Amino acid sequence: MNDIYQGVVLAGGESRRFGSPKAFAEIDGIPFYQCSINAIQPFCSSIVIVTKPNLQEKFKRDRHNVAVINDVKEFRGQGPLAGLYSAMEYRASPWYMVTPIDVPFVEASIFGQLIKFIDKNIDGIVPIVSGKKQPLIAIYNYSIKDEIRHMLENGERSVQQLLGKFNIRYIPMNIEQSFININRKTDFFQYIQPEVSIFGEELK
Ligand SMILES: Nc1nc2c(ncn2[C@@H]2O[C@H](COP(=O)(O)OP(=O)(O)OP(=O)(O)O)[C@@H](O)[C@H]2O)c(=O)[nH]1
Repeated sequence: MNDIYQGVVLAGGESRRFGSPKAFAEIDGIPFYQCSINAIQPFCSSIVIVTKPNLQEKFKRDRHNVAVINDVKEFRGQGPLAGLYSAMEYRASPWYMVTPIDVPFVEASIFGQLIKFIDKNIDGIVPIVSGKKQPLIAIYNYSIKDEIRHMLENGERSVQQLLGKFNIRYIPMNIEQSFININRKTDFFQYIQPEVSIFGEELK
């Protein structure tokens, strides 16, 4: 565990495509948000779940080092960048270890790989999986905070756009399974409960 990493669990999304708050969907009885916490817990002495007011009370507060906050008022609900910015406002730290709540197969080993590339000359470390950047499972330096604010003030929410402005180290990884993203109920039934049909009936 290291004090240079602030853990950030992005949990303030709308889950429109899923139809109910994704953070509380479960895999083997474990809520998705807990899978995210588990992946960063080995590295972070402080973790913050950044969510929205109607969900805040629903996260279990059974660990002293996990806080639950809302997005800062001025950028509330303005996407993952608003969540990251709010975590940076919550606590200043050299690095932010970020994960969303809809990647239930995410593993600590991903972050174990990423931290090997920490360097004072870079602003972020982002995995590339099957040619696709994964900017929400990544590590960012505090140096990007002012630019996030500037972007949000101008109504710009694109994480990809943010990456283009900084010195980001991209790390190819070939563990697709760990990055599976659950956006829809059909994803849930495909990856989490393949034995259940999309009509919710057990397949014998
Ligand atoms: N704190 C915070 N997190 C967010 C916000 N928007 C999205 N997230 C998180 O960012 C991650 C990716 O979110 P998406 O899947 O793109 O969006 P979503 O709103 O959760 O889902 P859809 O409504 O179906 O697009 C998830 O962990 C979300 O909870 C926000 O405004 N604030």
